[in-house]
Amino acid sequence: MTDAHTAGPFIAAIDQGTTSSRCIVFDRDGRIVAVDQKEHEQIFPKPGWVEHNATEIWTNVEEVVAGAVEKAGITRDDIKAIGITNQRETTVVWDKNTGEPVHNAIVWQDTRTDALCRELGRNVGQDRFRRETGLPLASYFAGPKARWLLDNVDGLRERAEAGDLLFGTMDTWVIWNLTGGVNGGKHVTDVTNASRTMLMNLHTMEWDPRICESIGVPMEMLPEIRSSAEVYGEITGGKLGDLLGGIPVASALGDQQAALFGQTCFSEGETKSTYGTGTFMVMNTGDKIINSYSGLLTTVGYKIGDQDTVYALEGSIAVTGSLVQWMRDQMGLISTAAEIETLALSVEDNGGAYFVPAFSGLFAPYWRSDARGVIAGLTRYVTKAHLARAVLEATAWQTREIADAMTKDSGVELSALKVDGGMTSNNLLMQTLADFVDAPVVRPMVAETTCLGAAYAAGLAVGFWNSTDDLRANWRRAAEWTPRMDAETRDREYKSWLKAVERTMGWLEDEE
Ligand SMILES: Nc1ncnc2c1ncn2[C@@H]1O[C@H](COP(=O)(O)OP(=O)(O)O)[C@@H](O)[C@H]1O
Ligand SMILES: O=P(O)(O)OC[C@H](O)CO
Repeated sequence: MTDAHTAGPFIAAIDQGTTSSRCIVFDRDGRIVAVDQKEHEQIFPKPGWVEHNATEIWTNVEEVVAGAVEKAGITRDDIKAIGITNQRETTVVWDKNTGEPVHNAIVWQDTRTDALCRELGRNVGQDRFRRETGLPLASYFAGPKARWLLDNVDGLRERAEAGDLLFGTMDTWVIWNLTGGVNGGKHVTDVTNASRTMLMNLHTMEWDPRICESIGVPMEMLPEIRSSAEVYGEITGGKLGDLLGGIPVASALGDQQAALFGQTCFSEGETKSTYGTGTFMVMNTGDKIINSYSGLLTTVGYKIGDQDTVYALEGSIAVTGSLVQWMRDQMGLISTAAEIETLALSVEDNGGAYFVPAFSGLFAPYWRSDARGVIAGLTRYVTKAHLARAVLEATAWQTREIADAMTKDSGVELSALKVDGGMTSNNLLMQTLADFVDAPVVRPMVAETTCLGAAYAAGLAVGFWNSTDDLRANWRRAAEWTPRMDAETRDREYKSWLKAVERTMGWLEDEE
């Protein structure tokens, strides 16, 4: 409920994440007024495949928006705009006449396009994709996922070429449904999400016809690329139309870019790292498109209305929080995610075990789709508590590798790491991070920076906030962890970690 400290008006933001969808209502100081959240099913049809039901996701989005507004005790007149942030790369194709998805959404973690990416590498060459899109050829990105659907679902290519199908990442799917769906829904995406399709040219910020042709995705099905902060349309029709009709839908940012914005990393060199299902470190590189030679992605940070595009370097780690989920759901070694900390704290160290969770191959800085997960250093001494330590250390070592790559590519030494996301409630992990990265780790008061970033962008689009200076004033430190580990231990442990990483590679043969 609202109180004197959280007087309206408000901005709402939807975070359509990998594990759940949530809606948060924020006040002018960037404080949370109300939250509603709902998990959706994770579908694993085959090893390496991960799908979501896009219809279930849309129903959940409707429910959490209605739920957050009800919990806040406010009405449509109190909300000046709604913003969207989303899991990136996850790909959905739907029929524009019925609004029905033609297949489950293919999730960013899914590796089914490995062989297709290798073939594209042989036929077109890695370099061209890197140069034009900023991305290495990997199953992570959306364009090859769309091509897989067109090749594998009966009759799809003909329907796409006839203009009956729409492609989208989750921002596009949510905005289309929010703004009317089959009755005139807006088919748009923003530059940050478009930059993860492998179909957008990073230099022109438009779909690249030659790349689209090489990957085999008809341009008829692609959404219009817009900025990250502008009014795309209004909430119209459906369940939310009755409750919130007319509210401007005014921002869209991929969740990692939204977190960069929510952490107020507005200056060149400022960096954040978000610890959710996966972990993503993003550095603002201003107006510079920095080519990475160390395995990072060159991507779009954000674009506010007609202002210049802000670019970014990103280190993407596929498996961090999802390894904790795996320990809970597949192994049954813990019953809640938070329990991993208690279990890990029951021992002094990892007992010699190193866990490299290459479940979707290895992302940055390696980009090796032939890698698979390994637990190295096992002896009979190792207990489930040591494994819990190794699980948390895996997140911290992967961050260290990305931090090293960032410094190499940008020349900027990491003076402190701004963190956020579900895993940052784990104090042991945060201390381990500070130790392994050898820099202070800082968590802001609002750890929901993803939603906050989307709210900030929507608020800027409708004049709720005037400038990024207003937003900076809202950032407040909640906690800080400083490095305590001696350099010798850190270096020795890092060496062991890197040896374990080597053992994951080459597990899949070329034809697999
Ligand atoms: N205390 C904790 N310790 C370690 N991991 C945690 C803890 N709490 C949540 N997690 C992990 O964080 C992830 C959820 O974080 P969240 O930011 O909500 O993710 P997403 O946005 O990717 O859905 C889950 O993968 C969960 O396993
Ligand atoms: O939903 P999250 O927070 O795991 O984020 C997923 C990323 O956007 C994938 O690129």
